[in-house]
Amino acid sequence: MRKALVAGNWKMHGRIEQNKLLLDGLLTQLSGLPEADIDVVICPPLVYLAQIEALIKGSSVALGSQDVSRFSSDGAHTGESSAEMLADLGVRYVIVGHSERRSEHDETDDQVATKVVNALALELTPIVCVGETLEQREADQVADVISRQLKGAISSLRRSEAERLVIAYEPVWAIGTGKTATPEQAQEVHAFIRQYLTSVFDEELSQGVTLLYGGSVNSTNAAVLFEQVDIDGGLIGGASLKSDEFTAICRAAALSTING
Ligand SMILES: O=C[C@H](O)COP(=O)(O)O
Repeated sequence: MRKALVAGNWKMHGRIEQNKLLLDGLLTQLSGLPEADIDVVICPPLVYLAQIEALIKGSSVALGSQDVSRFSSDGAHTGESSAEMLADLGVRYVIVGHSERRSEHDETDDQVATKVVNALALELTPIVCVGETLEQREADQVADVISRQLKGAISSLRRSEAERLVIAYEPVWAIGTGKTATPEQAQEVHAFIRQYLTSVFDEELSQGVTLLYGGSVNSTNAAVLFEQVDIDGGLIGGASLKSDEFTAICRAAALSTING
């Protein structure tokens, strides 16, 4: 059975005091969730990783980074943080290829692929993001875009590496807009991603990879999204900044795991 996962991507939000209040509330609320086999990950801005690592110590919440350098060796790379540095700090998950990195930093599929390899080499779990823009959806290019992004990012991995991936489908038009994909739209793309994994690797691998949906997930729509057969959890932006919202989303993931 696949493990459910809910990851909170704080993006460029947070301050030391505010982070502490958010985490205090979150850890208290999460401890009241039904027992279920789900992973909860918090991805704060890089500068707060050490603070959050200290706050979550001893809890079941894992630490994630919003990015990783494409450079793997120490050197003259101003502003970069390597997978080895992230692992050194206690990071276990790394978001790779988020659409905001692709659009604001011109990140290419090749760079995404290198980051995935760097993360895997340090035993970090890459959360590889894919998703189409509204124009691409309206031009009926969803399958082309998703397969191109997946091909670029993961098709050259060995099977033993690919089975350690998490893939997040985030339609760009649904990110931070309040416009969630319908459960049917999201499920259709998730099923497509599984088919793609089957075609490159095999059915067993494809059925084992955790797939997340991201894009305006909140406490109201989470349950119906997570009920979809190929959606195993969420990559949560705005709603991860409120402990009650994020806990409700984690609850929805836990219940969907318990109810099968
Ligand atoms: O990484 C998270 C996603 O970009 C979703 O963000 P959002 O929940 O604010 O729409």
